[in-house]
Parts: sequence; C-alpha cells; structure tokens
Amino acid sequence: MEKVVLALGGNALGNSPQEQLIAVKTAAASIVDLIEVAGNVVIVHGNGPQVGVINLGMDYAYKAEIGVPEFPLVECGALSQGYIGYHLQQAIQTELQKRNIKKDVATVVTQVLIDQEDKAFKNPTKPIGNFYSKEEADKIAEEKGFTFVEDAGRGYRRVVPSPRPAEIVEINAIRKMIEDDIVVIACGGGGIPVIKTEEGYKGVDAVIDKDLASSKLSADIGADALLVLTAVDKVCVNFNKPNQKAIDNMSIAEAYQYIEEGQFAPGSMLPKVEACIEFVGDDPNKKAIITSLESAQDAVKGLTGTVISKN
Ligand SMILES: Nc1ncnc2c1ncn2[C@@H]1O[C@H](COP(=O)(O)OP(=O)(O)O)[C@@H](O)[C@H]1O
Ligand SMILES: NC(=O)OP(=O)(O)O
Repeated sequence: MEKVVLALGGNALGNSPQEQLIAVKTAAASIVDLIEVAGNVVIVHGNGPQVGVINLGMDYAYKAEIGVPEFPLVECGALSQGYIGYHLQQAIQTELQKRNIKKDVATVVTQVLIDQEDKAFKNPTKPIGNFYSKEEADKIAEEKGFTFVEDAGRGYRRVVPSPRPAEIVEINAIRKMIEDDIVVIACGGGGIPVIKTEEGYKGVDAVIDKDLASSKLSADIGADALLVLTAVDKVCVNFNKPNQKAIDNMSIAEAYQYIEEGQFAPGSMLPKVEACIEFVGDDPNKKAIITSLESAQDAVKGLTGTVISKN
C-alpha cells in the first residue's frame, strides 16, 4: 500500500461556497479514485482565493463600524481551513459511502511553525483573493494599503508574506490518524502560521504556501509520492509564450536549471517545483507529480503530468 500526499490548489476550489460545493465533488471523486489505487491518501488544500476573500470581507465589515470586530489575516486563514476542510471532508465521506468504502475522514486544524525573521516578511509573494484588472487593483491598493502583483497572466492579486514551514505542530496526531487508516485532511492553506512564545504558540499574519507544507508533511510521514494538483496538466517552459512546451519528466538538476532561467512564476508554479525538489531530495525511489485534478488518476498511472524525480 502506498502513502500519497495530495496537494490540492485553492484556485481549483472556486470563489464562493456554492462554487466550492461543486468543486469538492469533482475533487472527492478523484481523491477516492486515488484511495482505491494507493490506499493511504493525505490531503492538503490551498486557501489563496478563500483567505483573501474572507479577509477582505472582514476588513470592509470592520471598517463599516457595524459591530464586526477586526479579524487579523491569521484568523481568516484558520477560518478558511475549517471552511474548506468541512466541504472537502463532507464530499469525500459522500463519495466513499457511494462506493461502499468504509473509512473515516477527518480534518485536522493544523498549526505550522514559522520563523518570525523569515525574509518573506520583507518580500510578500503569496497571491491571495480574487484576480483584478490593473485599475481595480490600484484602487484597492490605495484604499487598503495592500500590495498587488500580476499573477501568471491571469490578472492582479494581492500578495502577502509567505514564510517557509518549519514544523507541523500536530504531526503526531496526524501520524496516528494515518496509522488508523483515517483519510486525513491536514495543513490546509499551508497550515496556520504560528511562532513559539513563552506563553505558547501565537498566530502570525501570513499565508504559508501549501505546496511547501505538503512537502514537509510528506517527509514527516514518509510518503512514497507527492501529487501536486493545480489548473494545468503539465509544467511548461516558456509558459504563456508562443514557444511554450510541456515537460513530461524533470530531473532535480533540470528543475534547478529551469528555476535559474526564471521559468516558474514566484507564488504560483515556483513553490510547486520547489516543494517537489524538496520532497524527492536525493532519494531515487521518491516521485513527485504536478498535474491537474482531472488528470490525477492518469498521472498516477504514468499517462500524463510532469514527473519530478532524482534522475
Ligand atoms: N512554467 C509554468 N508552467 C505551467 N503553469 C505555470 C507556469 N508558471 C506559472 N504557471 C501558472 O501557475 C498556475 C498554478 O499556480 P496557482 O494557480 O497559484 O496554484 P494553485 O493551483 O495551487 O492555486 C498554473 O495554473 C499556471 O497558470
Ligand atoms: N496557501 C496556499 O498555498 O494556497 P493556494 O494553493 O490557493 O495558493
């Protein structure tokens, strides 16, 4: 039986609860297909669009002085973890029942330790929230003091600090649940960023990259494979240019070469490739795959996706 960590992109989950309820059904079908093939599947989901929308909504409500308290970004991240975990676990439970597979499903509210001195706090790169036109982005930036960047040809998005995940606080609980054959959803939105203080853990306003958190989780639980699911079937070189070319296989050395050439956009494809490099490391038996949700099962069978391996 294989242990697979599946990282599901926040952009694949839609922009509203209504859209998300539909998206998780498709995700659940692919996830349960994988459970039937691999056995042990741990799910990590993104939260970029969701945490951005929750934070923006909370901010407008707070500023409207209608009795809504201020909700810092870290609490919005925790809200998004619960909200997405709830939808995902419900959809997976339904799909398992439909196929007569008896397995428990549970979401772990996960905190992830970060370094308060991480250079990410001086250089925000994590796109969150909706995509805007340049004019809309400039207007919100002026109003709210947010920073916006162009996101991989799809429009402008607010960026926030994204420190590296150092330690998963609830890792022992997650391990025990996997041993008990529970389908675990953990490290949602990359995990809730925390630091250790004398009084205990304390939340920090940031959004951890869920691909990097997935890589950390994969290493911690000794996963055989990391499957990064996003909106594209394969990673490309010269992305969005006339000479764009899809990559089938990428060695670690090639991946570093492409990174040096600037082939992967920061905050979108770059952290995915970095997460795969980190997961595979020096181990010839480890495999990471980047593909789309729809192609997940074919990718596991070796029919599509970009496979990252040592050689
Ligand atoms: N070199 C590249 N190859 C393929 N896609 C790329 C590349 N560079 C940037 N992208 C973009 O990155 C997106 C994946 O990042 P993103 O949407 O932020 O991830 P997530 O699915 O985790 O939310 C792809 O859908 C694509 O639009
Ligand atoms: N937290 C995070 O990485 O979210 P996305 O996958 O939505 O970018």
